[in-house]
Amino acid sequence: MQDPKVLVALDYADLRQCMSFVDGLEPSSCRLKVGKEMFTLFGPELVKALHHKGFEVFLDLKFHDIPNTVAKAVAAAAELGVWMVNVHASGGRRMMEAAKAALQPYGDKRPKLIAVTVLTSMEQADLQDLGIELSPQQQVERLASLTQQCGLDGVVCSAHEATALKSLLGEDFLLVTPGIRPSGSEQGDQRRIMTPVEAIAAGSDYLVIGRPITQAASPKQVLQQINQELSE
Ligand SMILES: O=C(O)c1cc(=O)[nH]c(=O)n1[C@@H]1O[C@H](COP(=O)(O)O)[C@@H](O)[C@H]1O
Repeated sequence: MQDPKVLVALDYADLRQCMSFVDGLEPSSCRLKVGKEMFTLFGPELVKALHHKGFEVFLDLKFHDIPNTVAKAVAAAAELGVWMVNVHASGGRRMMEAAKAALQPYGDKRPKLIAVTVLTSMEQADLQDLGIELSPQQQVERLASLTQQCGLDGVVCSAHEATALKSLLGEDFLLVTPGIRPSGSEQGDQRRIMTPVEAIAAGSDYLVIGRPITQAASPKQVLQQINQELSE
């Protein structure tokens, strides 16, 4: 596969379990996402080990801090050689512009830089708690437009917002969508969910999928099935 669509979320507390899971996968069938739990437990060495096995890595640390700190963190991710890194769009314009500028020196080798809009675990009531009176869709559109103005490559959003975002922001603006649930799998804590095929049809460029693959009795088979469905 040239450009695998599935980004497998490696949310494991146990390194050996994680590595035996990874050893069952082909780098051509997916990319791997390292998030806060695993990076806090195992750090950059984990990312290097995954690179060593031939996988491209999405470093999902959702940076959200003052511009200088985020710029340094994003540059550190570039030094590590990751394929994609993210920040929170709600960190604002100056923070995102600083992150983008920090990647300039890396030229073609720079990671893709994307911003989280509204987390897929959140719904209208959660936004209201934060004093935001917009619907999730409106808030996503607002943050995604800001992200594009700051020159980033795309956003993390729910597949439910993908069609509207593609028409608002254009085909080239990347949409990375978690909250993906193959039919029959458990929703868990996710709120705004879609199946892989529906998500790609709606305009998602990459699908973040964790538990439906990592907790499956046969993860490789689930991944193959998803890739098969996407290629039909
Ligand atoms: O940035 C993310 O990847 C992310 C953003 C978001 O809005 N929602 C979301 O679920 N994620 C991540 O996507 C993964 C989803 O995992 P599952 O719910 O197990 O498929 C987790 O690692 C989350 O941290």
